[in-house]
Amino acid sequence: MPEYLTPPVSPFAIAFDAERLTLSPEGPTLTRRMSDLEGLFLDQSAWAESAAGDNPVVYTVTSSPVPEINRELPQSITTIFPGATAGELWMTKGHQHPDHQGEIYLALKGRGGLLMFDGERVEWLDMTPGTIGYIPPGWAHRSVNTGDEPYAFLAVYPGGAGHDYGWVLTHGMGSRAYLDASGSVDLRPYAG
Ligand SMILES: O=P(O)(O)OC[C@H]1O[C@](O)(CO)[C@@H](O)[C@@H]1O
Ligand SMILES: [Fe+2]
Repeated sequence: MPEYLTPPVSPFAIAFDAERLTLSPEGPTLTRRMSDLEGLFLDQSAWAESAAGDNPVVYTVTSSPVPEINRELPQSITTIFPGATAGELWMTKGHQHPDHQGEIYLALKGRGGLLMFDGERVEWLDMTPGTIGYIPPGWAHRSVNTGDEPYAFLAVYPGGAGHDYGWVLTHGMGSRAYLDASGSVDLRPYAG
């Protein structure tokens, strides 16, 4: 498995293929299955049934080899597969940066949304190829696939900001994403 570069990192070029969704050289890759998303979907029994059943891959994250440490600026490509659990669209776990720092996402393929929550306010950005979504410091963020093909985006994020997944379990994300009868995104109050 590819690893992160050892700091101090020297200048280098990364070949970014927005069609094949690859970064070269490549760092670590992770795969999140349904069982990794415990406590996140509203319908816990539908989640449990899926996780105990075929336990599908919900999303993958491919990273560049830039290490996740302070002052470095790693990149990753996240691909969320299309699907819904009891109607709730497949999504990333979502996280807050313990060290409040900003982040940018560039949509590459498919159709998605960027849900952000600062503990009080909720924001939703529609993400289609070419959209840059800006995540300001202090806003927890989650990505959602709103289409019927994989939704992929490039992230560039501060390596020392960290990932606090517990924040989302405690505070929620403000809204949950569904589709209405016409196929439009239907954001519902978080409730649970
Ligand atoms: O970390 P989550 O919430 O699973 O989201 C998917 C990916 O998005 C990133 O935050 C990139 O922004 C990765 O660090 C992360 O693994
Ligand atoms: Fe982040």
